[in-house]
Amino acid sequence: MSDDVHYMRRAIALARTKVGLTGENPSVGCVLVKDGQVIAEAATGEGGRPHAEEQALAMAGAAAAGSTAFVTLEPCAARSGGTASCSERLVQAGVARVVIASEDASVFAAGHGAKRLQNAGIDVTTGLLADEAAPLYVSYRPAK
Ligand SMILES: Nc1c(N[C@@H]2O[C@H](COP(=O)(O)O)[C@@H](O)[C@H]2O)[nH]c(=O)[nH]c1=O
Repeated sequence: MSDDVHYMRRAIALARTKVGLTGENPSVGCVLVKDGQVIAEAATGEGGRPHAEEQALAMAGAAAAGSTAFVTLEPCAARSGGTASCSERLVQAGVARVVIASEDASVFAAGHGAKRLQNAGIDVTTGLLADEAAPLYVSYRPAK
């Protein structure tokens, strides 16, 4: 098993713990890895907030710089409450690489999250274990 697959499976397992508990928001898992170590990890909070990435980045603090983020869903590009999106937070934190399982068709993401990361020079891979992540999102109805 490649390291990428290993860490994405861990992110999927985290997200699974919150399926059905996050309201209209999807349950997302985020694992931050640096130098072969998991430095922080989180799943979306109950009720749908805080988002997985914002929790993991807060836990990692300055250590997030240069890390790889494994996320089960494309990081959001905007927040319904107007606070900083997860893609902005990942850029701000200096994350070097983001590996995504599933795309998010929501109006709050829809490719714009991945694009923002790429525009900031972050190495982005989408679709890793998308088939294993898909069951997390069978009941999720992306905002239009
Ligand atoms: N739960 C979740 C995401 N959820 C996505 O972010 C959108 C805006 O969420 P909100 O501002 O909370 O209403 C929501 O409609 C959904 O598309 N995104 C993420 O990066 N990470 C997360 O953990």
